[in-house]
Amino acid sequence: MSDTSIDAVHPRFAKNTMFYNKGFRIALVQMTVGMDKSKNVAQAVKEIHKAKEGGAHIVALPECFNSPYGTKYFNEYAEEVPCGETSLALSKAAAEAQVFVVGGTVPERFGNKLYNTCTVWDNKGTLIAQHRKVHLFDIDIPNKITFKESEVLSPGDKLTVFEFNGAKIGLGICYDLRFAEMAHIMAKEGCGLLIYPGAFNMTTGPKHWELLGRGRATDQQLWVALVSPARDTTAGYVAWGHSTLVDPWGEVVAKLDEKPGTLIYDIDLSIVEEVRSSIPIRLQRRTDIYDTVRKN
Ligand SMILES: NC(=O)CC(=O)C(=O)O
Repeated sequence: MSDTSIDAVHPRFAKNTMFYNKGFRIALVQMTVGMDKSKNVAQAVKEIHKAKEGGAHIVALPECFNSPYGTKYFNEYAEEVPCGETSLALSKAAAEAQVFVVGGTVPERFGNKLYNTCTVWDNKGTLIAQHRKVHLFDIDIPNKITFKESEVLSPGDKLTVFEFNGAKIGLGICYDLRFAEMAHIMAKEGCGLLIYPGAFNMTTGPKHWELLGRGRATDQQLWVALVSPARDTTAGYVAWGHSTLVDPWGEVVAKLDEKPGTLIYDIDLSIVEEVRSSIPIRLQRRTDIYDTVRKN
């Protein structure tokens, strides 16, 4: 894998920016999450180092990887960013392994509020982005699943894009995946990849997880990575699993089943331009009759 000027591949990026010509290697870690926070964090750190051995440049963890997923747990497991136990461990792991870490999500305490928060660490261990779940998971499907994150969590109030070697990457968390406008704005701001740590369940997972991932990838013509915890049928909330990577054509290029594992794949950002120039919907939008704008 060699570095080259990004101009050769992606004219929209700034001059002299270096990035990986053939792309970069991403690892989606589908780990089991239990009741013991320190064990969960230690497991995540181990997986980050293993992914590095597998050649990964970016390692992404799942939603709620240090805590069981459930409103009754969030207060107990919450910690401050960036000085809590989990933040410190991710920062150290990113620096030691020299990889970028998209730190799934953790329950974050900020003042008297709790958020469902994704942190991003660069390969020196510096916090470079922090996304708080914007759309809280409040649903009621009779006789199937009722969940109300808003009982204990506050929603984030901004969209989050970070840079990796000149490439822009957008973040969303689980339920955020259902909101096409959010993905559209991140695409408009230059993202070639959207990463969604998420934990769909046994009702919505089989119906919508892959469909939504493919939908976002197809309508925004970019890469989409979905990272789930492994399925634990003894947990109060049973995650669907099936961490998935979708290319800008909308095709699933790699997918796990429900068991613990890590998906490793070389992302080629030049496919974004290939698809966008072949099917130029971005230039054909009728902004004279509709539009989608960022407000924050
Ligand atoms: N858990 C979530 O935030 C979202 C989810 O499970 C769904 O949208 O379905």
